[in-house]
This record gives sequence, C-alpha cells and structure tokens, in this order.
Amino acid sequence: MDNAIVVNQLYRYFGPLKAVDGISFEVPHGSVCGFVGANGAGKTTTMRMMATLDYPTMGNVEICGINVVNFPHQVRSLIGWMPDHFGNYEHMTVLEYLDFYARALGYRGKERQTRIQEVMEFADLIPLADRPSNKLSKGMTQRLCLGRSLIHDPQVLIMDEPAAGLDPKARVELKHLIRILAEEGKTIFISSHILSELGEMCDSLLFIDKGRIVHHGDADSLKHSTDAQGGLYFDVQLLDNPQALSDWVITSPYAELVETRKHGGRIRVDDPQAASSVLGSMIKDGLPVIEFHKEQRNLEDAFIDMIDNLNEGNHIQVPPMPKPTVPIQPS
Ligand SMILES: Nc1ncnc2c1ncn2[C@@H]1O[C@H](COP(=O)(O)OP(=O)(O)OP(=O)(O)O)[C@@H](O)[C@H]1O
Repeated sequence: MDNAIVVNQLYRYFGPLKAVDGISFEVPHGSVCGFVGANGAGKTTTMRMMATLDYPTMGNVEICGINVVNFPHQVRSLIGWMPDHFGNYEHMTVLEYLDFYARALGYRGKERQTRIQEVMEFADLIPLADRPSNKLSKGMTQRLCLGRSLIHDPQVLIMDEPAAGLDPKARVELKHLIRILAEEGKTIFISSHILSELGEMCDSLLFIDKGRIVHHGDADSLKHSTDAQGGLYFDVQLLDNPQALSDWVITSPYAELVETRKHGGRIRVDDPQAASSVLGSMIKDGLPVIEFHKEQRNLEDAFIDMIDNLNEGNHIQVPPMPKPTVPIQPS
C-alpha cells in the first residue's frame, strides 16, 4: 500500500453551505503534504473529517487503508491530531499534562514513562516539565501540543495551522521537528497560510478554494503551471515619497501594485511586451525611480494567479456527486 491518506470524493455541507465540495487526493507514506487555502476555504473541515472528528456528508477517507467513518477507533490509533486551538488544563504542569494523556491512551507503568520521556526529549519539553501548562508561550504551547499528539507514536500526523502565531525562531524549530518526523517515515499533512515556508518543507502542496481542490503538485509544478498566465514582477524603489508609486500605478493600464514596501513596492506587469515601457512611463511621469529590477515569481504569486484564473471562469473539473457511502449527518 503506497498511500497513507486517500480522500475520495469527499463532501461536507452545512445546510446550503458547501464547505467541502467533492475533493479527492492521495498522500504517499512518509511524505509531507501542505494544505493551503484562504480563510474559509475548507481546510479545517477537511482535516476534522480526516481526524474522525466530523462525519462526511458523502465520500470516503482512508488512513493507512482504514475507513475513518467505519473504524474511527482504529484510525485514531494511527493518527496524531494537532488542532489549531487546543484546551489545556489549569493547575497541571507540562509533565502532568502529558502523563494525563498517556494514561488516557492506555499506557501504564514503565511504558508510560518511556513514552513521555521520548516525546519530551523530542519536543524539547524537559526544561518545561514543571511549568504550568496553561502559562506557556505560543511556541512552547505548540511544542506541548506536538508532544501530546506524538505520545502514541502515530504513523500519520495531521496538523492544522501549527505555525500560526509563532515567531520566526519558533517556526524554524517547528519546521525542523517536522522534517525529523518525516525522515522517520511519518506522513505529515499540514495546513498553513505561509506559502513560502510550506514550499520549502513539503513534498507536495494541495490547494483548496471554496471547498474544491484547485492544485496538487510540488512547489515547482505550481509555479510552472501558472507561468503562462503569470505576469512579470518588479521591485521599484523611489528616492522619496514611496506613496507616489501606488498613485502612479492606478493610472497605468499595464502595472498593478502587489505589495507596498518601505521605499516603493512590488509591481506586476501582466503583458511582458509592455514591461519595457513601464519604466519609461514612470520616468516620463516624474517618478524619482532609483531602483527597478525583475523579481522571481514566488509561490504566493503563483497561487494568486491560479485563483484569479479560476475566478475569470476557467473552471476546474468537479467530479459528479457519488452515491452516498455513509448516511448523511445533520449539520
Ligand atoms: N460547524 C459549522 N457549521 C456551519 N458552518 C461551518 C461549520 N464549520 C465550518 N463552517 C463553514 O465552512 C466553511 C469552511 O470552514 P473551514 O473552517 O473549514 O475553513 P478554513 O479553510 O479552515 O479557514 P481558516 O483558514 O479561516 O481556518 C466556512 O465558511 C465556515 O464558516
């Protein structure tokens, strides 16, 4: 069996709202898959179904070949779930917290101590053992949550926005831990808004928009698949008055501002033929340009191009609704 996760024509409707609208994808064993989408795109809803915490309206999810609806207990022993928010308990130290979960998972005696010791070492929690679990920094809290989700040594780790709110150092640490887990052969499914970071860390990227999968491939294939409709990007810096760039762009038929920066901004020129005349027009219109250079398209650019392309009516193929495989649940 090659795939740790198989999602087949999965739907989740909340009344008339199609939160997940017929998605299918597979994630091979031992790989890291990034799950990307705007707010409300359907990421958490999908992950909750994968983690046996919600029922599909229709469709199947299999974790290591086991159906999540029919065999939730078996699936729970295979997955580690790291939610975007998690409750911790007052008056419990980090050690007591992990001990509580290890007991709940059925570990007893020496084996429980060993499991706790291992996850504390892995997630660098030993120095925090006696700290109150509800008084940790965001980065420490995320490490505790990761430790908790690893107590039973799951094969598949499902992580909902684990990097949200972390400072750059804590993000690097988390990324490092995720890579170690992947090297140990675990399959990791991770959602995030930070596309550039996911690109570095993930073997494949899965993009969801309005409940539908709009791209599945590696970071390079995403960039290439949108190259045709993607424009050129330039960093423009002005001697003074950086606001003048945004004012100028409004008057230009060829350029749009994609990011404001300290001394100007990043512009996009859709028509490569027009790119050469854009700088000329800026100078002619009196902009004090001191820097104008081409930049690489990044993952965010490719993602925005793809979403724009879809919104312009180049619709993706949506599979037909399958026959129900599980009873429809009340929303
Ligand atoms: N229990 C629920 N009842 C009704 N609507 C819901 C429920 N859960 C989610 N939704 C809706 O389903 C859609 C998808 O939500 P979901 O939380 O899956 O998005 P998301 O991609 O995780 O977004 P975010 O990045 O903001 O967390 C949203 O419109 C949300 O309001």
